[in-house]
Amino acid sequence: MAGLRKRFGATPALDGMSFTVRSGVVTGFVGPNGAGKSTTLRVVLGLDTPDAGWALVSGRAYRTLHRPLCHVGSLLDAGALEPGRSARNHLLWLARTQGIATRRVEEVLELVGLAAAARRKAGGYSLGMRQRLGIAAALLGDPPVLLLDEPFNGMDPDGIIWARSLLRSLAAEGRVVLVSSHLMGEVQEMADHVVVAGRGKVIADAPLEDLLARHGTLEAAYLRLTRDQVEFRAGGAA
Ligand SMILES: Nc1ncnc2c1ncn2[C@@H]1O[C@H](COP(=O)(O)OP(=O)(O)OP(=O)(O)O)[C@@H](O)[C@H]1O
Repeated sequence: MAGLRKRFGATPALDGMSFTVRSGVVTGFVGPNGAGKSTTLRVVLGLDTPDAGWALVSGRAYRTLHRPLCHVGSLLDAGALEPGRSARNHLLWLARTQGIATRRVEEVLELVGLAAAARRKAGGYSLGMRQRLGIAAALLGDPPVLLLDEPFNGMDPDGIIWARSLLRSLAAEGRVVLVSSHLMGEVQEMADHVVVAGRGKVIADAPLEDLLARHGTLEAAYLRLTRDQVEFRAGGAA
């Protein structure tokens, strides 16, 4: 994506956001609240229209993709589910809209550890289970590109370790894997490359090892790089 700009009324959300995500590695996408991470993902997925700039997935605009779930899988909001529908029916419905075989639904349920709970209503799922279901939906079309917004939220430690290793193995298969998170320790464990956003643009785009060599930890790098970027701080003015 390059030169993305987007305002919501008087609020600038993106102010020239530009970066390219490489395949074969996990890229962490970090930045303070309101930095524009979710808006960037929404623009890439055609859910928000930018005021300027462009975003491509595998060289094409999302809206021109035929069977988009087979090109890019995404997890934006794990709560965005029909609560009365079972996990299995949710995935079957998604699969049907995209011409994906029913047996793939069973495969992804198995892959995310929800096979035993697949007939329960998704509305009764814990947040961690919903995240797993969101990851299952993202993987349904076996896409070469994965965009995940805070997938670790609500996951227990076992879930986080599982998700980390899943995302690393998906990247090792040659996929593009972009993961936004506020958990610096987790991103440090999982990512090979890190994009740091602040106030709607990129303030660092570097291999994890370069950030660690310079700052010691990703948390230290993050705090240093975003020092002037935080609009709101708990406890009032900084
Ligand atoms: N639909 C919307 N209407 C109005 N303002 C919005 C909308 N979506 C995003 N914004 C604003 O755009 C800015 C960027 O928000 P965005 O959610 O992209 O940031 P973020 O980096 O994902 O934040 P967080 O870490 O809190 O999830 C914020 O100021 C936010 O309030």
